[in-house]
Amino acid sequence: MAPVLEVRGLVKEYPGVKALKGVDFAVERGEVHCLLGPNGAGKSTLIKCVSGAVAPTAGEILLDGDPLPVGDPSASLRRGVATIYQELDLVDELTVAQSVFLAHEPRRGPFLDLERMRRDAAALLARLGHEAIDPRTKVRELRPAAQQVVSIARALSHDVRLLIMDEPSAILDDGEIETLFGVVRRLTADGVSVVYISHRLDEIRRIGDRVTVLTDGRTAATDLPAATPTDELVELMVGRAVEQLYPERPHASGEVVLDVRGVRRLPSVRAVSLQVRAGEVVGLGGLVGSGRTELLRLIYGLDAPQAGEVRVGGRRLPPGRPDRAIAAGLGLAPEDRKSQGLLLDWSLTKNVSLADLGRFERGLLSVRAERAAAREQLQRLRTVPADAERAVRELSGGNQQKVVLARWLLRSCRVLLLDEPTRGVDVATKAELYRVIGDLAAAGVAVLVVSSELGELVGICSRILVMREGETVFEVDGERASERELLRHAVAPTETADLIEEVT
Ligand SMILES: Nc1ncnc2c1ncn2[C@@H]1O[C@H](COP(=O)(O)OP(=O)(O)OP(=O)(O)O)[C@@H](O)[C@H]1O
Repeated sequence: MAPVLEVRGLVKEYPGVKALKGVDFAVERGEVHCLLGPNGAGKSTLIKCVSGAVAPTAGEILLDGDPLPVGDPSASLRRGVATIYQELDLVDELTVAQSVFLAHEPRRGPFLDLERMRRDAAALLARLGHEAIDPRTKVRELRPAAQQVVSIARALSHDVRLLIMDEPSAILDDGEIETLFGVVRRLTADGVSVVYISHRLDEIRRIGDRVTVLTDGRTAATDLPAATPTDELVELMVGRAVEQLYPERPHASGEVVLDVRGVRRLPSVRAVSLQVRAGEVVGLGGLVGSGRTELLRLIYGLDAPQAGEVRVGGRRLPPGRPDRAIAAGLGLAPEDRKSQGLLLDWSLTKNVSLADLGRFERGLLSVRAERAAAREQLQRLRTVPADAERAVRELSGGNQQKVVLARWLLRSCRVLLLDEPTRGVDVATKAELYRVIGDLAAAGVAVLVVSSELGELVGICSRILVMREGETVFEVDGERASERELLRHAVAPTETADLIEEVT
């Protein structure tokens, strides 16, 4: 039997960049085929070619043995290829039913058949095991994980044969990932094939059947079993072994630099007090929606607290004043980097030096100094393009994130707030980033890091706090922490213990 999808010799050139240099791979019916590769390897470009979002320069894409029209998204969708991107393209104000049938609403005569739309949406959600999602709810009222289920239901409304998921777990916490895997298993049991992109190797082992590794626009290996040892996959990806993922754990030595006292802003943050010492890396674990990002925003002054105060070096920061927070030595690398962090049409170097323009404006050889310093940081994080004057828009997602991080690492902060710093970042870069965080701590910076990857918190933190429903509910020394215990505190006591069983 022909594979569902077959890609042969696929090439994609952008002006000045060969994103794909000849990719081959095939996906069988009902399998979860994982695509792995370092940042900038060409994974997104490959799936954009298959979904019709971009037209390849050369090569063939066959679906069930027949060529797929290129650069024609509606033709790909008609043939049963649907894509779930990491940034879900749902409209907040529409209901679930409207979202599922957007642009192909069932009609009775000239009128929308609302009743059928709701019924069919409910049936699709039930097929995914999510009958609890009400088709009449507005999308904005749903948690990201439920929104993702709605996106998948929308794909199914098109009679999908091949579902492509681009880093679907990046916006989810550990519990929600289990939900996603449940949906994927149901789909494959129905004969749907799934192409699954992720940088999280543990996930690939749990959900994948086979793996294709891309590096530098080419297939480095294909049809590997998902059980291939991590070391082997990493070596295929980065061309060398990453010997030590986590550096030596930093130990706090200095005085308290960041002092958060009874900070509240309802409904997300109820009452949080915490301290971070110079040289310490403190982790903030918890489920998506537990208030971690909102807490960082309060500390940084993006929002003003209703009660409580934030002190840096003993001095109280005026609430709601990020300019004063920056002046006091705070830096924040936000979670949603696309909208909060980057000027997409500016060059890499300009984006990196953005946080510290004052420093360069004062100097004489400003442009040269700016470029040299920015380039050094970018190289440290293995940001691929050699040409640091390229516009950030042209970078892969992971490389864009590194630009934001490089910006904050360049600036001499006293307190660095990092929100999901390794999301979408490949494993070799993760190791590098952990080392940079460790070096900063060793130099006396106080680091507060939010991450949904509990394993990474256990790996790099001096101390870990767990937040649940707007409060810190648990604290543990990094050396004694375990993922299982952190997760147990992160989920509400009423939630099932089964979840923890499954996840750990
Ligand atoms: N619109 C574009 N214009 C120019 N170059 C581009 C464009 N889109 C992607 N590229 C380049 O193509 C290459 C592959 O990028 P792609 O986004 O496919 O990588 P990826 O494997 O998905 O990376 P990541 O893991 O970071 O998401 C990169 O060098 C990137 O800079």
